Amino acid sequence: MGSLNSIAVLGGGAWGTALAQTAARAGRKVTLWEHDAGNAEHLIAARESRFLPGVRLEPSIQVTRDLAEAARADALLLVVPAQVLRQVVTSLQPLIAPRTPLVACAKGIEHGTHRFMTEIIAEAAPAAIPAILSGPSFAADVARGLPTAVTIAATDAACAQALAQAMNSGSFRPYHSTDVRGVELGGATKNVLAIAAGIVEGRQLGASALAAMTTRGFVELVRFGKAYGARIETMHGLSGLGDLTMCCSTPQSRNFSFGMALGRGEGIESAAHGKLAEGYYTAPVLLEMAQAKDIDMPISTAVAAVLGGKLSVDAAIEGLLTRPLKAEE
Ligand SMILES: NC(=O)C1=CN([C@@H]2O[C@H](COP(=O)(O)OP(=O)(O)OC[C@H]3O[C@@H](n4cnc5c(N)ncnc54)[C@H](OP(=O)(O)O)[C@@H]3O)[C@@H](O)[C@H]2O)C=CC1
Ligand SMILES: O=C(CO)COP(=O)(O)O
Repeated sequence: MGSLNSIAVLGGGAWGTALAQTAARAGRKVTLWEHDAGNAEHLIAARESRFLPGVRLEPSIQVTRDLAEAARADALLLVVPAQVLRQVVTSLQPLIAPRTPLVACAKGIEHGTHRFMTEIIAEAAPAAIPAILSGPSFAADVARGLPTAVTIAATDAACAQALAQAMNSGSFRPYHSTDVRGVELGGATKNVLAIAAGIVEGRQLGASALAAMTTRGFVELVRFGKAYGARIETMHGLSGLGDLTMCCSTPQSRNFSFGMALGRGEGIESAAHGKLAEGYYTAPVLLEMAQAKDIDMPISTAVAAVLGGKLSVDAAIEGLLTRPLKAEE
């Protein structure tokens, strides 16, 4: 695959804006597509996303609401919530050239179908090359140009390398991989586990409990990953362990912060404070997929039960602590 000179970013939210900044700093010609008229207007007039206040768009970034214009780029980053990815790719599909890399940047699994992000791309845009970008990377940090490393995976190794090259700037370092499933599965799972870690923090259960939750959470991520085809080294890498430890340790993570609010006793309806906490949407799907393959995931199961209103936070904690003792594995 040749060099990817132009990049379109679909979604002018926090992460889309940060990735547009990154691509522009990496020297690419960048188009930022935003579907919402109000946010697009704000991006054009104030050169700022309402999801990332205080971050001024790089002057070279072109903002558009015309999907056909964005579709002309050499590669497209899809930075919308996981549950609307199919809708966006379906609209995009007739507009792109064959073998255009479409890079999912959302972290989730589709409700109902149990599809991972690149599976949605493969189904909705069969002529495209599906890829995934994931890893420990807060939009606010990346937008400010703070050092960050992520993984970009595509089954086509040359495509993964070309994408990594295209997005590489002084402070943004993408590794490349062909383990698409491992990379997308880590990001989706860690969001659910970060909610559990946030609950521990919000309930003031202490640093020991937080370390236990994060470590046993990682065991669940690995069990899930092994059952669904991820490579072990990927789960130990940036998109697995890296993102999990980051999001289980700071309220900068919206999932952790959502869990913290639940741990403090806030209601499920208001605990996200209007922000996107993907783990809320992933938890029930993760549980269904774990049950389908008989994978033991007690923390994720407890999170899904709390979010589904089936278990109180205290009952969930007690349930986890009183499970029969077992060998560590
Ligand atoms: N923020 C972060 O630090 C990181 C986020 N991610 C992942 O990136 C994904 C997006 O997150 P983030 O950017 O933070 O979320 P935001 O809530 O900040 O932005 C979401 C964007 O998607 C747009 N959108 C919503 N629905 C649609 C739709 N139907 N069609 C087109 N666009 C739509 C929103 O527009 P509007 O609401 O105006 O309609 C908004 O521009 C998530 O899966 C998240 O897990 C990954 C790594 C880091
Ligand atoms: O995925 C992220 C960082 O890697 C962002 O995490 P939150 O969505 O929890 O804020």
